[in-house]
Amino acid sequence: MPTEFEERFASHPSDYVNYDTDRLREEFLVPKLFEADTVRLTYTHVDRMIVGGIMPVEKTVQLETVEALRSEYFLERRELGLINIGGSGTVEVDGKVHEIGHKEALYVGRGSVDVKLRSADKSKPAKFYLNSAPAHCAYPTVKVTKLEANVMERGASETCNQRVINQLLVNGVIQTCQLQMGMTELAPGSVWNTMPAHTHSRRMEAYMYFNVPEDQAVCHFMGPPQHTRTLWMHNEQAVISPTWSLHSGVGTANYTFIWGMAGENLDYDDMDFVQPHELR
Ligand SMILES: O=C[C@H](O)[C@@H](O)CC(=O)C(=O)O
Ligand SMILES: [Zn+2]
Repeated sequence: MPTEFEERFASHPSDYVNYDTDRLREEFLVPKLFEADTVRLTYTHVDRMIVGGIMPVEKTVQLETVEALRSEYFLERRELGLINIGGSGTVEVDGKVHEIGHKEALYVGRGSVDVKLRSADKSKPAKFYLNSAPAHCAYPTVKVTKLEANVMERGASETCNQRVINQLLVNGVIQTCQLQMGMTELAPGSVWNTMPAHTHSRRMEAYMYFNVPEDQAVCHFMGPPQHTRTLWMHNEQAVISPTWSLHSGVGTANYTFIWGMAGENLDYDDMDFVQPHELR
């Protein structure tokens, strides 16, 4: 099965301020996640998270290990979170089949050897967005839907940031080693995510924007709160947020995004907020 693999190194905030647009995009943007019958992986040295996409169309796609991991199988020392943003599909983990519908998630525990992904209907393929992090122990593989999720309403239409934060694969919902993932849906007319913005130097984060209407875009903000930079992002692209960076975005239309974190703690509320008037 073809696996497209790319490695990214970590960067220092004092260097980052000198990056031009192209360099910023090379270091932090993951421009393409989904390609038919292919596993696409980007390994960042920021907390060693792997960000990727798997879109099975004609074939059953197997998640295989890559040379860089020097492991017998992908999840030998890792845990995995998957959220399906496409049509219905299945994920078979060591012989057990999990049906994963649109906007449903699966946590796959460390030590799972055989992971196979399929689409139910190739004319409406499943699109599994994935985050994976090193894991110190094995927790059970579990499916999580919005019914089991921790659902939080945040923001208001007056500040253009009314949204629903679905905590899917997070502490309190399931057991994980360091990975946490969820999905935030913006209400029609609301365009700002994660505003007021925050940092959490205990954890890195990756955002993946989807349901961005055709010809629209999301302007993603990153950097230390007093030294921000922007990356214009399109549908189904991801961005790596180092531990020193805030992560927030504004769309030219409403959209949905998946956030995923790895690092020092599992405390979602451990954030250092920055108010809009404090940003530079
Ligand atoms: O650390 C937490 C993450 O940045 C997101 O969950 C924030 C988010 O979805 C939002 O406010 O819209
Ligand atoms: Zn965050």
